[in-house]
Amino acid sequence: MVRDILRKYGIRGGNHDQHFLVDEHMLDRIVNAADIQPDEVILEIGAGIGNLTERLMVHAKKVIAIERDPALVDVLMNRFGGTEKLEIIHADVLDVDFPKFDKVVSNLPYSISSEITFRLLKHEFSLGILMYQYEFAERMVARANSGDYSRLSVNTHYFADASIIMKVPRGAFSPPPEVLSAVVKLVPRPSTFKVLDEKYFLEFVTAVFGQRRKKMRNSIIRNKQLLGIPDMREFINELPEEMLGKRPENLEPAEFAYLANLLYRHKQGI
Ligand SMILES: C[S@@+](CC[C@H](N)C(=O)[O-])C[C@H]1O[C@@H](n2cnc3c(N)ncnc32)[C@H](O)[C@@H]1O
Repeated sequence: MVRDILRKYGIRGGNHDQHFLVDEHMLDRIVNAADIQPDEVILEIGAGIGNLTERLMVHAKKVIAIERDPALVDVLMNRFGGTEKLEIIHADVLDVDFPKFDKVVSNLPYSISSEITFRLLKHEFSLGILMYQYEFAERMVARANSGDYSRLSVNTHYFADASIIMKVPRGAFSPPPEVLSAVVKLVPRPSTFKVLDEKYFLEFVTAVFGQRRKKMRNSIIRNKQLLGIPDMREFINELPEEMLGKRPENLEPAEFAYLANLLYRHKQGI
């Protein structure tokens, strides 16, 4: 029982995003959703006391577990030290380059979900099964014309198919977090629309969502320096009026790409 492990090692959690998943059924469902094959390397970010880790190790060739808290690293070493199937990286995940892995399965530290997710999306892997705060998960999978649609939604849609596969109640954790949680299935794939320059496209999306209440026309003009187009006031009229009249939350990901490509071509003189 996961609660017994917490008790044995005197781990209380509560601080530093430490909410341990004690619902064994949920843990099993997460591992099943990952459909781990015997030749696969799994990355786990924030391994905690190893409740998920031990289940991942049953199926995988190897698990690479990143954990920042030295007390929890000691628990992991004590429980699994010497097991060749597990590599423990004692570090802040934001300070390490991700190793090569096939799938990422994690109950993430919620306060850094955003940084981790943007980094993961640029990494090569075949599947992610990731626990997030429910509101964050909703923003990841949101479609245009909804209040949850954001820079995160467009980025996620650009890199991957994302869906919420489980809603997780507070009581599934010890100690219970203040928020509901959700497990997201992330399947990276090539973009479904053409982007001439990925960095420019992502910067464009970030810039215009920085002013999500403004119409695209105003937002683009305001960001002319960042977009590298000082003569924007003349050029803007060459962009499609129906897109300029919308707010970022009403633009489809492919429409962001269309605009970014036109702006990029002009900037590069191509
Ligand atoms: C929500 S708990 C999940 C623990 C365990 N995997 C589970 O499912 O119960 C998040 C874990 O991430 C760790 N953590 C928090 N911030 C971290 C960081 N910046 N880098 C690495 N680990 C971190 C915490 O110490 C904690 O063990």
